Amino acid sequence: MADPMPISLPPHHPQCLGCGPDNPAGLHLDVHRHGDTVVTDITFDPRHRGAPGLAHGGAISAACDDLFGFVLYLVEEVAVTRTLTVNYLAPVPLGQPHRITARLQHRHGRRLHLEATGTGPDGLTRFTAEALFLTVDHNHFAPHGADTEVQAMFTHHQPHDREHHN
Ligand SMILES: CCCCCCCCCCCCCC(=O)SCCNC(=O)CCNC(=O)[C@H](O)C(C)(C)COP(=O)(O)OP(=O)(O)OC[C@H]1O[C@@H](n2cnc3c(N)ncnc32)[C@H](O)[C@@H]1OP(=O)(O)O
Repeated sequence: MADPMPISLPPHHPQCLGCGPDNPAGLHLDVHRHGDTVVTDITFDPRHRGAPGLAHGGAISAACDDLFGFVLYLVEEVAVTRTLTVNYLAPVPLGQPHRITARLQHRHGRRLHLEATGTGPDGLTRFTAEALFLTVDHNHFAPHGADTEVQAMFTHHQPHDREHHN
């Protein structure tokens, strides 16, 4: 079957570290939905340097964490990272595009189990990641941000009004 047409997904908000276009220190991820996966192509540059010539593990981790945040558009619920594990399988050179693909592996009540793979232009998988996100409601964010920002966030995500079952 032909690949589904990619659909562009909006950033979480303009200043988001992972995807916000207005964050000067951000990764500026551009994310598309491909069927039940979300995909971004990222080229780490000298701002993301760890060892000379190589991407910092924290930058790779941040990219995976933020990409997992785009799976929430598919789940249509708001959730936050509880655990994140990155498996660094091979060094990631700066200046080479890497494709990260993420998906929901399975769900159990509030628990969203997510997985991601990062592959280089040579086809080598250099990192994988697994995360547990827990769904939250607006009370999670309300004390920490401007009311309008929180409202906009929920309008965009249109979380289902649902009970949390474990
Ligand atoms: C921002 C703009 C867009 C907005 C969209 C969204 C963000 C997108 C942005 C994306 C950016 C990237 C993303 C980011 O950067 S998100 C930012 C980084 N993450 C955070 O700041 C989260 C901080 N943590 C918390 O606030 C709380 O701990 C949360 C809310 C997560 C849970 O506290 P809460 O008190 O609510 O829950 P609970 O502790 O009772 O646990 C609930 C259930 O879960 C089970 N459990 C717990 N741990 C584990 C485990 N390890 N394995 C298996 N199960 C586990 C636990 O036993 C329990 O089960 P049960 O006993 O009920 O059966």
